[in-house]
Amino acid sequence: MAAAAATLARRITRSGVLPLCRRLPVWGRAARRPPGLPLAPCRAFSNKKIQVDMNESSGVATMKFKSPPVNSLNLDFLTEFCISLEKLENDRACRGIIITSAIPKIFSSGLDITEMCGKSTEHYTEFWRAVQEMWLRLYSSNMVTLAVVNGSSPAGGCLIALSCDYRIMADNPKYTIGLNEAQLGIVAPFWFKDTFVNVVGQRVAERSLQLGSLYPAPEALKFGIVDELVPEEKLQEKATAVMAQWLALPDHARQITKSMMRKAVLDLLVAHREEDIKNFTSFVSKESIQKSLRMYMEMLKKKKS
Ligand SMILES: CCCCCCCC/C=C\C/C=C/C(=O)SCCNC(=O)CCNC(=O)[C@H](O)C(C)(C)COP(=O)(O)OP(=O)(O)OC[C@H]1O[C@@H](n2cnc3c(N)ncnc32)[C@H](O)[C@@H]1OP(=O)(O)O
Repeated sequence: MAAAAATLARRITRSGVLPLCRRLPVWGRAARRPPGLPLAPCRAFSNKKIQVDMNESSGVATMKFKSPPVNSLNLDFLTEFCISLEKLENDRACRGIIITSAIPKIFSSGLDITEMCGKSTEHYTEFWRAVQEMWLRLYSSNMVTLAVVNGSSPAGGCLIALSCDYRIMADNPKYTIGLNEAQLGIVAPFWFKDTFVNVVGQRVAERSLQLGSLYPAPEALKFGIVDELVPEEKLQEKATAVMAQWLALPDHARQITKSMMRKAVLDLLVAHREEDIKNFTSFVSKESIQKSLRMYMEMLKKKKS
């Protein structure tokens, strides 16, 4: 596992572009399972920050974020996430993934702000490439991707949910979700924005992005950021039912449709990846942006006392 992580990290950081394997539609993966063979009911693999349980009889993997205190997306987390996605993408038995959190009340706090503060240009480059890689893999996945948002999910956490095919959120107004970058004095990159527009439409996206709005769960439902609210104790049951509904269709038809809907947005980042990294590194390297991020971190810490 450590060797695989090191290899992937090297590939992400050195070669520039990690080949997005199996991006094109896979024809009926489930149909390739040898008929009549008994299936092991469940397999699991776990890294430091993400636990994956694979149910082979349903072809559904559950990926649980378990990086305390708040599942923030640092370089190690993003690398593990990419490796887990790659493993599942290449596993013919896996047709769908449920992405959720093992940390109570938090889905993910978004990008780890400490990765964007006081670091070198090389570090920002490596970090941003990993953020891009995570999104490219998730947004272009052939699998059915279902976000079970069982806690707050600002910024990068919201991006993960938005990149899935369907979002179920716990029906708790204390949990918020949204792209709140503007509140930190930073700007959601164009591919965050495009992903958001594809889910909620231009008007809601424009207003929400300019205001950096974080929506309590009922409002998130109203604006279409999530598809359903479910009492927290019913999330698992609901996720299983939704996944079964999506998997009832032939894989190839769903995959080609998904690819058709998302291709333009994906292609844009692939074509402008290096430029996007340069924009990010020069943006976060500005003293004014560093100051905003430091103040935001201080505000988070003060909020506690
Ligand atoms: C011209 C165009 C150029 C384009 C350039 C593009 C630039 C764009 C760059 C980046 C896009 C950014 C995306 C992001 O995702 S930024 C991250 C945004 N996240 C947030 O705003 C969330 C902040 N956190 C919270 O609101 C809360 O922590 C919470 C609701 C998630 C959880 O609340 P609670 O349970 O009360 O926990 P605490 O607040 O006490 O937090 C615990 C602990 O964790 C630290 N922490 C929280 N979030 C983060 C984070 N995102 N990164 C790093 N650390 C975080 C918090 O400070 C506490 O630390 P402690 O005091 O040391 O315990």
